[in-house]
Amino acid sequence: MVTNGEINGVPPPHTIFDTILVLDFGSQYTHLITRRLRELNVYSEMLPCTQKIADLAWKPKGVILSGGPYSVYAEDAPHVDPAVFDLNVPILGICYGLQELAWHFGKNVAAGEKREYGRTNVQVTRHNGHIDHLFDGLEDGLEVWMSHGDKLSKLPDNWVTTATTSNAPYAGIAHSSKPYYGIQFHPEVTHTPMGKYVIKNFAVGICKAQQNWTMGAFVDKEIARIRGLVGDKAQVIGAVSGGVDSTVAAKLMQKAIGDRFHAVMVDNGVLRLNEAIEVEQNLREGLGINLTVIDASKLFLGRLAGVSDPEKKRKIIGNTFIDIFQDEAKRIAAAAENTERAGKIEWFLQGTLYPDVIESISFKGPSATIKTHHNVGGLPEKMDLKLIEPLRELFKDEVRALGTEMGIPDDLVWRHPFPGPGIAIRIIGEVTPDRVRIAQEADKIWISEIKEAEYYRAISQAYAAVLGVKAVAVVGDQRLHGEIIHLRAVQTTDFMTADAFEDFSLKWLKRVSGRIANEVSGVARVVYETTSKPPATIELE
Ligand SMILES: Nc1ncnc2c1ncn2[C@@H]1O[C@H](COP(=O)(O)OP(=O)(O)OP(=O)(O)O)[C@@H](O)[C@H]1O
Ligand SMILES: O=c1[nH]c(=O)c2[nH+]cn([C@@H]3O[C@H](COP(=O)(O)O)[C@@H](O)[C@H]3O)c2[nH]1
Ligand SMILES: NC(=O)CC[C@H](N)C(=O)O
Ligand SMILES: [Mg+2]
Repeated sequence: MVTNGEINGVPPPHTIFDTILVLDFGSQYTHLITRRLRELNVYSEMLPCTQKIADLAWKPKGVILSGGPYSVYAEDAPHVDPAVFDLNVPILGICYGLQELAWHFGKNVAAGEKREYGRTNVQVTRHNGHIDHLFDGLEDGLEVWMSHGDKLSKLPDNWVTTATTSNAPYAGIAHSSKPYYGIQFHPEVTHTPMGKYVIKNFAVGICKAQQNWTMGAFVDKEIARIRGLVGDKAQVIGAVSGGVDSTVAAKLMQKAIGDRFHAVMVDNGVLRLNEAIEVEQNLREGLGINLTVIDASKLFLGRLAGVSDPEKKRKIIGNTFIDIFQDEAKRIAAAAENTERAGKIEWFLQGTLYPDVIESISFKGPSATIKTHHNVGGLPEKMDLKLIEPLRELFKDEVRALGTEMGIPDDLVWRHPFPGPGIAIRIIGEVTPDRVRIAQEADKIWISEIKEAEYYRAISQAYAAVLGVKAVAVVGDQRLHGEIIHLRAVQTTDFMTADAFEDFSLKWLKRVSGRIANEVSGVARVVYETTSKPPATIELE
């Protein structure tokens, strides 16, 4: 089906902003190409390499063919729809993409004798013409990152060499008359220091894409899109945690439709200390969001009593959350029926981000993984509501920039993520009210010290947990059999891998653990975890 995603006459970003289309051949770096373009304020979207060009109802300013794990000459190798060459726009092939261009024009690609992996130097060859534009303004010798085994055996007719390495005579190629370029190295990774200029030369210099993708430009267009989508009367409901994504999405809804957006926060009894009160103040008073906070902590803690298995805890919290949310939605719907200017609740807000979208459409062979949205999983279908996802085109740092653009304070915009099941998965064993109190109080001290020492932004996520086995301490001549507090702080970019934060001095750590042991009653000892992920995970269970 041909669709450009237009809703109620309101066009999506790729019809408003000049867009570079990235076709994904399954490289682990593909999303980085899109990221680098967005950082240049050039809008970019990724689609699988199997995308039929005839089904694309919008025209990109240029196309990038990504890298990929396959060999173009293999029988089952993926190939780009040849109609891409009828678009008459510039095309850049990266790694597999270069090989794909060479294969299309000449079928001269074969396995190389040597795999080329890691840092290497390329030498640029100049031709005095359009052919040089990819390397405009750059030095002749460039440090680049390579990751390939196949290589061109011969140039296709009408193609010339633009860069070489000692191992790869065709590290860069270009068509002699058409704007088609190929590079064997990866410009999108940070190991290629000048890579972003190569991408800029392609997108801005060659494709002439405007650099107008900013959150300032996005916000007004998105508000107009939401208004078009929801109409003059319908209402929207959304679960809001006080985390970055749901807060930014909620603020956008508030700007678009005011009080016809109903935010619901559930206090499940395992939030951070005073979290519900603080989120209520920040969102309702600070940001003017129509928010209801439901205190269901007793119900949650009651259902969690006696449960030690982490997956059971997650399930109980998820199910209880859905029960409460549904009741609240019914209550809001009933109350809303009597208002004149508002209609039915038809929509459910979800804070889906672009990485979730990319993950669900990326070309990774037959077993593409699709992320399920935990915490609110299944709610919109269950309640027969339509989904509204205003952040689905954005990366996390764009969500943060959007938050700042809309006046959301820094401490909300830069908040560490917090899991839906909260402290329940940070207490090993049974979740008792006393252990929750201990974890909350210790976490408060830990995070406030981290902020005080200005480590908060450098750390991606930090928390205090309760290990659930007891240890001995001596407190004022009294023997205490108390809890062990486990402190964690990690650095990560994608939460898939992570490293323990290592900039604390032992002296500083000793002072903070002293504070926790002294100020939180029932604590016998404090430890700091140094394991990375993998093998460990970020959360305790
Ligand atoms: N206590 C809660 N009350 C209401 N909704 C919640 C609660 N906890 C989680 N949610 C819902 O689950 C969604 C997913 O949670 P998740 O932690 O992944 O994202 P977030 O909280 O918005 O942002 P962040 O990743 O920064 O924490 C939230 O966006 C929110 O809709
Ligand atoms: O909403 C959530 N519900 C969960 O059940 C859950 N488990 C882990 N996380 C968060 O995911 C990231 C990676 O955590 P792990 O390394 O522990 O898997 C970290 O940011 C974790 O906080 C969760 N978030
Ligand atoms: N990173 C890539 O795109 C690799 C392309 C191809 N599979 C090769 O080994 O040469
Ligand atoms: Mg959260």
